[in-house]
Amino acid sequence: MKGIFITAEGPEGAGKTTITGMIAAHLKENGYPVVLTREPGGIKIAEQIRHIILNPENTEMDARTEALLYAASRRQHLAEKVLPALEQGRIVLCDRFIDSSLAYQGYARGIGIEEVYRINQFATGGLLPDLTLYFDVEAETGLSRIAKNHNREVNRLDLEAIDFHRKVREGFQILLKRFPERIHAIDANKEVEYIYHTALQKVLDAIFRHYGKNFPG
Ligand SMILES: Nc1ncnc2c1ncn2[C@@H]1O[C@H](COP(=O)(O)OP(=O)(O)OP(=O)(O)O)[C@@H](O)[C@H]1O
Ligand SMILES: Cc1cn([C@H]2C[C@H](O)[C@@H](COP(=O)(O)O)O2)c(=O)[nH]c1=O
Repeated sequence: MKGIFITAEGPEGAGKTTITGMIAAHLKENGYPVVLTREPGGIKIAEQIRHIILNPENTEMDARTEALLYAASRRQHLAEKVLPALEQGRIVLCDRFIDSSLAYQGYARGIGIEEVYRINQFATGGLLPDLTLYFDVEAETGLSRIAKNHNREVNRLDLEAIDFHRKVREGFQILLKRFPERIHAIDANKEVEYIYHTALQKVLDAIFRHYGKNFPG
């Protein structure tokens, strides 16, 4: 039985890392074989690419170079970590994936969602998540949350103008309409506990549907 691939998406500060961490902890405590990972990163080469993309000094980076670097880090992360875990039947929970490229590079940077989708098909071999949780929050709210978090390093994309971050959210909302079966929106303005329970329920439903009698818990 192949595993299930679940991704978390949304603008900066939407709460993806907080909520995926809580869900992964719950699943682990209950004996589920879960792998929590992130993009860009999750393995050595992809973390190295992350450092290049997000280094605030790399202000001259071209938009297509940025899109290609995200796609390259995605390929390596899939090949080394995600695909083997899915082959072993695990639950892979990934903080960001292809929809971030479509919203940030495709829509907000203006390359075009279809163009970025095409280069990502080369990187992923056509793999899409079984379920995507989209944490929806206004750009201003998300940015003010991360500004209060002094442990977080400020990256090159955080430093973009507010209009860029508003476009990122618009991009995600376009994707929500394009992939209504796969992407499930959650109101991320609410309290952490509410968001966690809503997201966890959706994840558990997807796990039950996916594994059926071969349920891994
Ligand atoms: N629902 C919430 N209400 C208020 N604060 C929140 C909520 N969710 C997360 N936070 C806080 O907002 C900050 C950003 O959260 P988190 O790192 O989980 O977001 P993120 O979506 O992963 O952000 P990014 O993608 O920019 O790294 C953290 O300080 C976190 O404690
Ligand atoms: C995968 C992916 C990410 N991004 C952007 C989104 C964020 O600004 C950073 C990642 O930082 P985080 O704290 O880990 O969320 O990268 C992107 O523009 N395109 C992508 O494909």
